[in-house]
Amino acid sequence: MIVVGLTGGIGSGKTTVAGMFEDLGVPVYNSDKEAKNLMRSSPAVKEAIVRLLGDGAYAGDQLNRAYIAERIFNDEGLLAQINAIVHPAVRADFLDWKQRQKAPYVIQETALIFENKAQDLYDVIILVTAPENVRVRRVMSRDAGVSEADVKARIENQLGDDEKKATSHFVIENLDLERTRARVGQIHEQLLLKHP
Ligand SMILES: CC(C)(COP(=O)(O)OP(=O)(O)OC[C@H]1O[C@@H](n2cnc3c(N)ncnc32)[C@H](O)[C@@H]1O)[C@@H](O)C(=O)NCCC(=O)NCCS
Ligand SMILES: Nc1ncnc2c1ncn2[C@@H]1O[C@H](COP(=O)(O)OP(=O)(O)OP(=O)(O)O)[C@@H](O)[C@H]1O
Repeated sequence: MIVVGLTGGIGSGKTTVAGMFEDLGVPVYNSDKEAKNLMRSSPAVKEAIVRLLGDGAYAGDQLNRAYIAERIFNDEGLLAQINAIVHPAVRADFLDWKQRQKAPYVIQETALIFENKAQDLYDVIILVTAPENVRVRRVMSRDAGVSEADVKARIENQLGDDEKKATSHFVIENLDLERTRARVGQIHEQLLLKHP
């Protein structure tokens, strides 16, 4: 089965584009969402996070997202350590999920393919882009209480689009939603032709 990586910086529109592929019947694994599920439900992951960040990382059973974000996105060392806890767990969970899918291709939506040097894990990479100011505005209006500085702290921990474009098979510039949907349709056709 063909494995497609769908990536892009924060607020580029990965989840929006992933939803358009889902509308065409393509199975999609949302890494951000599943990472948070694992951080809540896997005892080994949870224990390692509490050891790294302290009890403040959880409020009862729930992740204290604002606390974790504030700590890790302003400290490269902590970020690398939480990545080393969460990313292998997500990878294993994705492979398990993939085995259960029946489709010509599946999509893993994830912000961090290039940052993790994980290009070789995918047959095809689709990059979603939008100008940085647009992305900051989108995230601030989507997530109440998130400041411009919060979004920029995450952008600082991600590579720029130029580097990512060089090794992506398809680029979707996500500005006008209907154009984006049309581009998704074209890419879907091409993927089915190449990998029926
Ligand atoms: C700090 C947390 C709890 C904040 O949760 P929140 O709901 O605000 O954000 P969410 O997880 O949906 O991520 C939104 C976006 O933030 C950026 N982001 C998230 N994690 C990272 C990271 N490790 N490095 C760089 N950018 C990141 C990405 O652009 C991502 O798409 C969460 O992002 C987290 O635990 N991150 C560390 C683990 C991780 O890498 N998860 C995601 C990838 S598998
Ligand atoms: N083309 C567009 N025009 C207007 N708004 C958009 C467009 N694409 C996405 N959005 C909106 O921008 C916000 C961010 O989009 P989305 O959540 O899909 O991005 P993302 O890349 O998955 O974000 P994150 O990295 O934070 O997970 C959402 O509220 C979404 O509805």
